[in-house]
Amino acid sequence: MFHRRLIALARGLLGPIALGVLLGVLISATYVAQALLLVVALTAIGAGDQQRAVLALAGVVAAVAVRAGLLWAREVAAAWAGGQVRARLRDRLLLQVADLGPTFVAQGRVGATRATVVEGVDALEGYYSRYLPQVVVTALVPIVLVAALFTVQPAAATVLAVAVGLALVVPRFKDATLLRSGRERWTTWLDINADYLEAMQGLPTLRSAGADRRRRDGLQTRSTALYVDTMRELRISLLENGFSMFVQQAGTAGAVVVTVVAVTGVVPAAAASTVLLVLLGAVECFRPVRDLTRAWHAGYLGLTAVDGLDALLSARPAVTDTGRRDLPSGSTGTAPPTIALRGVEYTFPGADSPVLRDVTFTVPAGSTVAVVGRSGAGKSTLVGLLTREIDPDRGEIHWDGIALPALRRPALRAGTAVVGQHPYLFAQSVADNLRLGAPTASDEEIVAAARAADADAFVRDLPDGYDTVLAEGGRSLSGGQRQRLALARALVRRSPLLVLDEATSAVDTVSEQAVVAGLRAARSASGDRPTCVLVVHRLATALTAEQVVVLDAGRVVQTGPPAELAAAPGPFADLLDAQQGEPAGAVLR
Ligand SMILES: Nc1ncnc2c1ncn2[C@@H]1O[C@H](COP(=O)(O)OP(=O)(O)OP(=O)(O)O)[C@@H](O)[C@H]1O
Repeated sequence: MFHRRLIALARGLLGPIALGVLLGVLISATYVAQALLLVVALTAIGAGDQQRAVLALAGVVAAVAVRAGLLWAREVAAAWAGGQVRARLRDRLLLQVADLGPTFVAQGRVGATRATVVEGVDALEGYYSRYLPQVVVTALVPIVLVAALFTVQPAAATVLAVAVGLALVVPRFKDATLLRSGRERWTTWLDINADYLEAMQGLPTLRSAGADRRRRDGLQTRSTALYVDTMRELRISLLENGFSMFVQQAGTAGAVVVTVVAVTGVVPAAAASTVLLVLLGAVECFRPVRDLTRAWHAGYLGLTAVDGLDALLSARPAVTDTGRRDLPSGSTGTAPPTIALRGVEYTFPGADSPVLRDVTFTVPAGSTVAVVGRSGAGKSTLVGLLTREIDPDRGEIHWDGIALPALRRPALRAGTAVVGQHPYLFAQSVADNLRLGAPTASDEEIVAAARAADADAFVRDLPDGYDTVLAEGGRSLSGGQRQRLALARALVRRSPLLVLDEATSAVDTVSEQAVVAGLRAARSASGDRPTCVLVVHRLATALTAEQVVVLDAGRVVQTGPPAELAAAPGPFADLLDAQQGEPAGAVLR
């Protein structure tokens, strides 16, 4: 029951595993010492040597006492080792998920990733804290005992060796089948997990579509099928356990019988102590085998969970951080950059054609450029490229003349504040949410940012103002309020580059004007106006930018000052005409 990924991960966990082995061996040693001392005591009683018998029995008591301490220590050590395993693996997985980024998370199923990180790691804990140490103990102790018994009673030792071998090896024939179906079952279980989470998140939609009962019945059917399948596997595993137990009993009886036959004619006292020694030795030989049978399930669970962990750990991020340079500094901090795109082309993995082609435009330092275009034109993809969630297949994007891949990714992230259409707010106070990217921001800075994002007034109307704890995801707020808080959160960071992707789509037009005014007044940490890229649907917002870039089917079809573009026939004017009926269109003309 080994897997290359589990062995590779074990390298970082050698300490906890070695401690488990050490304690397991010491516990076995106390059992063996107890058995030997019992033989000595009983032989002494038979010979009428009371003093020797008392001493040996005192030794038995001591062995029991020491073992009690060791068993306690093993439980504590297993719990500690389990904690270490969980903490280290989860750290590693969470770092990996963070490295893979939102593109990876969006491609997979959130519920399955969650189950891998939580239950998958729990399953692995038993593998390292109980199963692996017990495998080593079982490989050591019976060999040593059989070898020792061989010097006393070779025939009995041979019977024991065969029985231990059978008890360990025969059940393994079914292991491969059990593991294969166990791993398939784990994958099904991950799917069901993802379906449950999706059903919970989409409950309002399921209800409104009248599909909630159907979805529930589907989940119930799949869960029941999984349960029935698990029970069938359990029966096979119990049969194996039964066989192992039978071999152990038969082995013990066989060893005793051959010993009795072998000592026929020997002085009765010596014969009795030999039989006793073999009997107790056999019990101790099989004890680690029994313990391994008990720990087997922990190991089995770990192995069934390994595929999900392996897939997560083997996944490669869409971009790798090869950058070595920091952002260029201004006089008092990172200055707003000039962002230049040159011949950028991007095709999504598996797609037939590029979603962006030959995209070239410049956003001068401290200016605002609005990117507009019909739905599906490639605007959000452009945001992914600017923030380096993905890299272009052709062309380059420069930050003050430095290609983005040459910049350290943490530096790029620190210098870029991004707000999307569906921002996430955490179940913390409003103030804590606003401080997310700038933990040291003062109360005044928080309030100023909220004012700039037209959020201050509604925040003050909340029950505890800025101390109001929000519902998970910010669900206690309206969509527009969530967006305004997300904007405020971005402004608090005072980043030199601000990228807003439909960040005010749910905000009403009056509030949007206030937000736009707030954005104009925003300052980066260097005291300058930040460079700003706005992806907007509502063209009234585009009018406030210094420059507009019109995207159509992944190509830049027009660029220039919005007033000029609006006045002449062309793609921007066409988009305006299309929005004529909407309030924003009315504001424009
Ligand atoms: N992860 C993805 N994998 C494959 N294709 C994708 C992916 N994301 C987006 N696309 C495709 O790329 C094209 C551009 O999508 P994008 O989200 O950039 O458009 P957009 O201009 O932002 O649209 P909207 O205004 O509706 O948000 C669309 O045709 C979309 O189907």
